[in-house]
Amino acid sequence: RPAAGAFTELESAQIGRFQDYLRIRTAHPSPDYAGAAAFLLPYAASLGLRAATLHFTPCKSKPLLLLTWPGTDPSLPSLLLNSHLDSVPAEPEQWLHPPFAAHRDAATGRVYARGAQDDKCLPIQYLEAIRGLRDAGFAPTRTLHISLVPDEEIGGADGFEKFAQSEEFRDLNVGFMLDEGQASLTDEFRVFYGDRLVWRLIVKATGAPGHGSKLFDGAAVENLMDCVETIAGFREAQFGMVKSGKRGPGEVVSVNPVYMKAGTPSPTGFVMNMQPSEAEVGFDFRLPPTEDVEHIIRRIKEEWAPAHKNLTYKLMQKGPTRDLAGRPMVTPTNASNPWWSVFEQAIISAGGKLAKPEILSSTTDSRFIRQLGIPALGFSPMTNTPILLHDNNEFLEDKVFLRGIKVYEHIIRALSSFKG
Ligand code: MET
Ligand SMILES: [Zn+2]
Ligand SMILES: [Zn+2]
Repeated sequence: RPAAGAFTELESAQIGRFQDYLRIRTAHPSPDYAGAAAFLLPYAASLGLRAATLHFTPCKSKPLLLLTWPGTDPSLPSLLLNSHLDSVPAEPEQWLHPPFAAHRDAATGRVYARGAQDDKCLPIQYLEAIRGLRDAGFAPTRTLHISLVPDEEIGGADGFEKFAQSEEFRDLNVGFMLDEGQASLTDEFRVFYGDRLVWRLIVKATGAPGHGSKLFDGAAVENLMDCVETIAGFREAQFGMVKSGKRGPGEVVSVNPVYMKAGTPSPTGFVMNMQPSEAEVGFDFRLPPTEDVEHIIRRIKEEWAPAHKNLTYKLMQKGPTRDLAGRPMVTPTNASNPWWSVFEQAIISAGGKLAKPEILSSTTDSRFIRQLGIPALGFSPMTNTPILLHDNNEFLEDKVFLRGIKVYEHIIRALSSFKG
């Protein structure tokens, strides 16, 4: 690989801006949205973009930044490029380099930081692509908007969900949106036409308490273990279809335990000689957008958490399940969606190859757009890159990041010139 000196002055500056943005601590539980806005707004202004800051909370602590490059024909539906401002937390002691230092490893070119892939590469790539197009004298036909939104990682209730329902959003007349995707292990770019639904399932068990030494039936933890075992069997069958290659990771239901709670705390840990009367387990629960949700709910009620085993459950559906017309929230990737072929052509013109479109195994703000019947694709231009979102040592290689800028130049050029 070329030494750092092999980058042009512009490329070095672009990598520098990526690092600067990564150093802003936008991780939950207290994301520095003000810091992100103070970085992004002057940056956008320096490129001649119009900027507005919207608030959907009374305390105005969760800004939504809207940047605009006006098109020569503002009567055409606009193009929206989205990115969330927030990140998930990191456990610094588990990382090779501090997660908010954005350290660039000179030997590999990897920039290590929380958010390097998810998704703080995107706004820098969008803005640098605009710089390239602007410097080449390009003028968009359609208006191009960039939205930089808060709270995606916690469900988007005060972010994209409210934005999508706002008058400000309606006034943008969005025809098509691009949002985050996931890295690709090969040299094919991945593209996502739907997200899995994101639910949370909490199961509580009650049971007879008793001495830790006593063998008896119907203890709370035993009842909960029954539930966990049933769900584990279901999970294994779903996972099996992914392992055998029969289904993609977005085409199965995942139900993964994320916490368990039982027992009585003591100064040295837990009281060990008492069997508790209550126990609880929480699951991250994702479903393909086409899933028969009524069937799954019945299954939870009758098989996973039946009342006769002293189990109760709480199911929280984060965001819509179907679009406004009652259909699964998926964007067509065929001739019925003219944006699709323009996007596909743009990737080819950028010298890229596109993998077969997939359902994203995680969940993004795209669902709030698809709910309105507006087409949206998930796309993050990261090829030959391990998938490290929400993981330790999240990184993006400098060259991969820079190539992404070029890819967006092609995409923006094609989509904003599309007259159809
Ligand atoms: C809770 S909404 C989704 C948040 C995040 N993007 C995820 O997939 O986990
Ligand atoms: Zn994300
Ligand atoms: Zn994420």
